[in-house]
Amino acid sequence: MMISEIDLHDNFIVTPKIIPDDRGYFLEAFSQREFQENFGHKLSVAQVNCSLSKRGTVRGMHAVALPGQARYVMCVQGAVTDIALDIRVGSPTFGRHQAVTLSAENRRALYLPEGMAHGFSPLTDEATVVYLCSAPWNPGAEFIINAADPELGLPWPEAGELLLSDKDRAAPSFREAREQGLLPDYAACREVYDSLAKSGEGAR
Ligand SMILES: Cc1cn([C@H]2C[C@H](O)[C@@H](COP(=O)(O)OP(=O)(O)O[C@H]3O[C@@H](C)C(=O)[C@@H](O)[C@H]3O)O2)c(=O)[nH]c1=O
Repeated sequence: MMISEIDLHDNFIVTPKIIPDDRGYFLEAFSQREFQENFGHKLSVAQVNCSLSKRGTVRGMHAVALPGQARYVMCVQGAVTDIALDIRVGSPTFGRHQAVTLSAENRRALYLPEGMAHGFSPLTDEATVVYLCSAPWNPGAEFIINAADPELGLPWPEAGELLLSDKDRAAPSFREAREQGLLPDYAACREVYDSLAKSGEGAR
């Protein structure tokens, strides 16, 4: 398993070791031991989510108010463009996004700590995404940044009309979300990371 930071602070790509044999192959999709060795703390898993999306769908950009929710995202069928957006005000990479391809072939995972916004869209006719979450679903704490915000210019795979949920379509732009005071402060995120690290759980 290889863990490397992407261009966004505190966000990582995890590349598992694939062990082939005559039957197919084996891999450790998540290893608490390796996670802890690399991050110095555990990922506390409160929920494992799974969604299937048709081509043209965009789910995102979803965030959870602090103490937030860290996510460890994998694609187990097909392939997706998965995007992390740094909405932590004061972060060295504030306002930047990074798109990564997660697929049933490359088997990579993307780790996003608390405070990030997240979304994805299939590169194949259908894609199934499975993700570990550090906190249970709390609809009252969710907020959304519009995935089609032209100022963000997120690189979704399909041109034209995106297949969005009603709440994603109605979501404010990044600028409006900031004006509405929705975005978390980086210093507050770091406090969450530090306290979780001290307790041995959660994000770095
Ligand atoms: C997120 C979530 C939704 N639901 C329900 C609410 C609704 O009826 C149905 C679909 O919910 P949504 O439209 O919010 O699902 P979706 O748009 O797939 O939401 C997800 O998007 C990705 C990008 C994320 O990062 C996740 O954190 C989550 O926000 O499932 C749960 O029961 N538990 C959950 O944890």
